[in-house]
Amino acid sequence: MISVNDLVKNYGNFNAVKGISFEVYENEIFGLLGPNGAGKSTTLEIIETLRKKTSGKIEVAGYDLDKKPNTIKSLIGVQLQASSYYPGLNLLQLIDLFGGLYNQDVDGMELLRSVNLEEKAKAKFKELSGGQKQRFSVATTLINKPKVIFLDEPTTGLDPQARRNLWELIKEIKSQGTTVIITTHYMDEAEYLCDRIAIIDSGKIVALDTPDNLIDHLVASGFERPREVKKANLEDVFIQLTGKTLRDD
Ligand SMILES: Nc1ncnc2c1ncn2[C@@H]1O[C@H](COP(=O)(O)OP(=O)(O)OP(=O)(O)O)[C@@H](O)[C@H]1O
Repeated sequence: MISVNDLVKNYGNFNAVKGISFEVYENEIFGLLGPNGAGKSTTLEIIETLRKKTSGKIEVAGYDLDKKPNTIKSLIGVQLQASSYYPGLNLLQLIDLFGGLYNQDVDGMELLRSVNLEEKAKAKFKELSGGQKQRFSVATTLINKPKVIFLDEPTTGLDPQARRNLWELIKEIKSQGTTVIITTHYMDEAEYLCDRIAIIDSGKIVALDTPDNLIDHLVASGFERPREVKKANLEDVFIQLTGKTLRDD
C-alpha cells in the first residue's frame, strides 16, 4: 500500500530523516515507534503530502507522491488538528462540513455510531471528554472512505478503558479493509495492535518486523528480564477495580 525508498528530510543543516526505506502492506496495522524527535511525525507528514521531503521516493497505492499528490490525498485519511473543529458547529455539522470539503456524501449519524458517539451528535467538540475527542478525530479520518489512515499517537492521555476502547475501534477499522499507520509511545499498544513495527531512532530504522519476531530475536540474543514478571501488573489491578466500561459518556 505504501512504499518509502531512501527518504531523507533535512531541516536546514539538521538531518532529521536519514534515508529510511520501508513498505506498508495492504490491510495491516503498521506501527512507527521511536523516541521523541526520532523523525516519526516528519515521515508521516511527508507521506501525507503535508510536508516536503528533501529526497527519496514514495508511492501510495501505486501512485508516485511527486507526480500524483492530489490522487494520494483523496486515498488517505488524516487526523485533523483540534483547531480545525470550528467551535460553533456540533459533531454532525462538522462531519457534513468535512464531507462537503471532500466532496463525499457521508451519513454523519452512521459514522458517529461507528465510533460510539451517536449520543453526542449535537455536542460541540470542546464539550467532549478526551476519549470522545480521540474517537471523533479517528472518525474524521474515515470521511473520504480512505484506503489508508494515519493515526499519530491516538491514545495519548487516555485512561485505560478509553485506550482499550480505541484499540478495538482501530481493529474494527482494519477489519473493514483499511490499512492503518500508527505512531505510539506505548509498547503494550504496539504489541497488541500492530501487525508489523518499524523502530526509528535518530532518523534511521533500527528494526522492522512483527512484534513477536522482534521479541523472539531479542530473547534469542540471550536477553533476559532482570526479575521475574508478576502475573498481573498495575494496569490489570486498575481495570479489575474500575471495570472495562467506558466512563466518558
Ligand atoms: N519544522 C521543523 N524545523 C526544524 N526542525 C524540525 C521541524 N520539525 C521537526 N524538526 C526536528 O526534526 C526531528 C524529528 O522531529 P519529529 O517531530 O519528526 O519527531 P517525532 O519522532 O515525531 O517525535 P515525537 O515522538 O516527539 O512526536 C526533531 O529533532 C525535531 O526537532
